[in-house]
Parts: sequence; structure tokens; C-alpha cells
Amino acid sequence: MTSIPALSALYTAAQARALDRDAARFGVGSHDLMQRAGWAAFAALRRRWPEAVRIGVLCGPGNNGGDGFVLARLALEAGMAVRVLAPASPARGDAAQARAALLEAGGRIEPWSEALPPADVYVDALYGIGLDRAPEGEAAALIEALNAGGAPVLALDVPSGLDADSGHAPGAAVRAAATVGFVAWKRGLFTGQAADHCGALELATLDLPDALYAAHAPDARLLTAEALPPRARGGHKGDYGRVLVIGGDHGMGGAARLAGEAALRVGAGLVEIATRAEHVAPILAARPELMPRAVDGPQALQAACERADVIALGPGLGQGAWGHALWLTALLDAQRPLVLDADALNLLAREPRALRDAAVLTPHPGEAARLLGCEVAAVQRDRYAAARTLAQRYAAVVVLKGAGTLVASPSGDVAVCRWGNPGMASGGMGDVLTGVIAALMAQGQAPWPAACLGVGLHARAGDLAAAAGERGLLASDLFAPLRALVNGQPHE
Ligand SMILES: NC(=O)C1=CN([C@@H]2O[C@H](COP(=O)(O)OP(=O)(O)OC[C@H]3O[C@@H](n4cnc5c(N)ncnc54)[C@H](O)[C@@H]3O)[C@@H](O)[C@H]2O)[C@H](O)CC1
Ligand SMILES: [K+]
Repeated sequence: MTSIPALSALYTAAQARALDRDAARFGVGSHDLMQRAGWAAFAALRRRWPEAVRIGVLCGPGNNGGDGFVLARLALEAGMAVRVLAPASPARGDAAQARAALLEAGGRIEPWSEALPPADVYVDALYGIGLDRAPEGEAAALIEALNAGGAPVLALDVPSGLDADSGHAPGAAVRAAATVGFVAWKRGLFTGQAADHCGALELATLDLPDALYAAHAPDARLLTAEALPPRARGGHKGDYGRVLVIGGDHGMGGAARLAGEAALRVGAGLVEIATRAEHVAPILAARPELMPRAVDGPQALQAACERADVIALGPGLGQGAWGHALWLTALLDAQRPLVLDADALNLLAREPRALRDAAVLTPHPGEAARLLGCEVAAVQRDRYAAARTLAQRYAAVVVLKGAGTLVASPSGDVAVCRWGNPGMASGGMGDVLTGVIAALMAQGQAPWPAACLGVGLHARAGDLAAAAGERGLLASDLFAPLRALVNGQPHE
């Protein structure tokens, strides 16, 4: 049984190839790997669709196709009705051997040009980590037919058409019911468009030893579900830090309040909100445990900054004169650890400044694009690169939000969040995350662990809250599950 480290390690396609090659050092050559991959995929098919009798296997020109040939032969030998479509060009090496073995076992291979055969389950063995451009021609047509076909698709290693490194789909891409990864997780399976294409993910480590994984540092790691340790009995609110939220320009007091309440729900000792005078009464009425302060400019803000352990800068801040003045004060004079979100990031994009203090930036793809001076599409084409570039440029921890949120450190570490759902793409969710991360920093966590734990808590809370349906999920629905999760409690 492979240990947890291998199951949470994420590799690039190039690193996966190196793992593949290095398996030979442990007596497992590429031919064996392909046989084991085919076996594992066939076992997954039988487990997921025990009633299936007819399968349609779509093989590509490379080793992904080779895995498909092995699966097809095993299905044939198990008495299933098997149709195989493969390109006319003869496969090479291990895939050629797998193709020959299928034919020797009585299998038939039909050209891609054939219409999709009727099947209970399809197997996508067109492209894996070797995809280097958008599928075209007959391959693209087969992918579209699979997606329109109605029957479930089991994708081998990577849904064909999805880039294994970025999770971007440059063109047509299979929407699989399930994906069986081989040897190690490819990092593109957990971010970007991957969630629309992978279906249920499972990893087949092909009985490779931990020593092989230990010899290959991964590019990134999946976040694991964590909580804060129980509190010391003698603790008091001074031990749990003071968060100052700066934001809530005219009409945007709700954003500041959401960040503030999230900070309380995750355990900050005290939460002040520096905001416009008009928001003080409504915030107190809604959540009397918060301490809203009317702040009209830098002087009034100074005292609040000095009382704070951590500053959450940006929820509803706006980019007008008021917001800009407070933003400058927090950046230049406060000398406090910072969480920058929303308009604090937009102001930074407009007026780039070095961040002197420990900081966490929490951009969504649009804010990241403004900070990088590129198009949003460029950010989404390579989210790992975008997050790493921003973290290095600002010497800060960066949380690049969106499907498969990434946390990047200035030293290049990346943690990937596999929780969360489309219901969280609603107003205020980002404000809540800002408050969560600030509260964890106020309780003594450095930016990197605070951002990793905060992103995981926030996304898991979003999944628990979405149990009643993703539509209509409100940011404030996360407060109760957040409180349960940060304490390590189950949330019914
Ligand atoms: N350690 C592992 O991950 C294992 C990998 N195996 C399987 O091998 C594939 C990777 O095989 P490879 O031959 O390198 O590439 P693909 O089969 O993914 O692609 C084939 C070939 O297709 C060409 N190509 C790429 N994109 C396009 C395109 N859009 N249109 C046309 N042609 C394209 C390109 O030349 C590729 O080389 C891996 O995913 C696993 O399934 C082992 O069998 C098990 C261990
Ligand atoms: K595939």
C-alpha cells in the first residue's frame, strides 16, 4: 500500500516520465508498467460498472493507447464484447506489443474513422501526458462523440484533451465519469478546467515502492484536511490575537463585516473594523461581537493599526481617495503582517510597491492578471506559473483562487486545494477567506501555514454548506461549518 506522501504528491508530465523511467531501478520496466496500468484500469472499470458487457476502447498513437490495448485484451479474455478504435499508424515499442497481443487474443482493431460503437462504457486511451496541442481531426471528432454519447467514459491517466501540467483544455477534451491516474498524480488533474473533465479521480500506483517516490521530489502537493489544536485551558482572548479589517467604503460595509465575522468564527480574540461611519451601526446590529470604528483618514487609522496583530486589507475598500489613503497607511506605516484582497490588490496593481511585512495576497484570476499585467486567459492557461510568479515578485504567499485554488510561496512551493464547488463563486466568499487567513495569522500561524490551512478550511466549509445545494450558497453559510472544522469537529 503506497503511503500518504505519494498520494498527495503532484508531478508534472516531465517528472512523471522520469518516475516511469526510474521504476526500472526497482525491477519494473516500461512494458511491465503498461501491463500493470492496463490491469489497474480494467479493475477500475469492473468495479465502477460491474453490469457493463460492451465496452468501446478508443486508443491513441502512443503509450496511453498502449494502456488501452492492454485493457481491451483483458476485457476480451474476461468475455466482454470489446470494440477497439485506433489510428492506422502502427504503435511503437510497448504499445505495439500490446496491440499485437490484443490481435493474438482474437481482438479486432477498427480505424478512428469508424463511428463510435454502441457501448455500456467507453475507455478514453487517446492521449495522456503526451498531449502537446489541441486534439484535431478524427481525434477531436471522437472526443466530441464521447461527450455527446451518453454512456460513461473511463479516462486513462488524463482525460484526453486536458493538459496534464496546467489543467487547461486547449480544445476538445473528454468529460469523463472517472479518471484512473497511473503511477503518480499529474498536477493538471486538480486545477483549472480539470474539475469539468476528470470525474471521480483514483490513483493506481502500480505496486511501485515508496523508495521510488522518495527519490523524486514532486512539483506540488495536495492540501490535507487540518484543524487547529485544542486551546490551552488557561487561554484568554489576548492569546488569540487582534485582527484589524480595513475596508467598507460607501455601500460596501457588508464585505468588511463578512471578513470580520469570519475571523471571529475561526478564533481571532478581537476583531476591529476600520470603515466608513455609516457602517458602524449596521455592523454592530448584525454582529455585536465585532468592533467597527469610523475612520475618515490615515490619522484615525494609525491607532487601530498599532492595536492590531494582523491587518486584513481590502474587503469593500474601493479604489477612491478614502480607500487609497487607508491602503497607503496600512502598507507604509503599519508594519504589521497583512492579508491583501480585492481592491487592495487592484490598488497594488495600479501602484506596485514592495511589501515590507509578511503578507498573503488572495487574488482571483482577474486580480492576478492585473497584478501580472496579462490577460486572464494567460493566468488560466498556466495557473501554477501565475501563482509562482506573483509569489516571487511580491515575496509573499499567494492564494490564486478559482477551481483548484493554488497556494504558492516565494520559494516556489505550491499546495493545491481539491475541495470547493461552483456555489462558492458568489459575492462575499473571498471576504470570508480573507478573514479566515487573517484570524489564523493572528493566532500565531506564519503566512504559509495560515494560507494553506485557511484555504482548506474555507473550501471544505463551502462543500459542507453546499450539501443543501450549490445554488443559493451564501458566504455567511460558511460560518457554522468553518467553526466546526477549525476545531476539528464534524459538521452535520
Ligand atoms: N508514469 C506514467 O505516467 C505512465 C505512463 N504510461 C502511459 O503513457 C502515457 C504517455 O504516453 P506517450 O506516448 O508519452 O504520450 P500519449 O500516449 O499521451 O500521446 C501520444 C502521442 O500523441 C501525439 N499527440 C499529442 N497531442 C496530440 C494532438 N493533439 N493531436 C495529435 N497527436 C498528438 C504526441 O506525439 C504523443 O507522443 C501516459 O499518459 C500513460 O497513459 C504508462 O503506460 C503507464 C505509466
Ligand atoms: K486518456
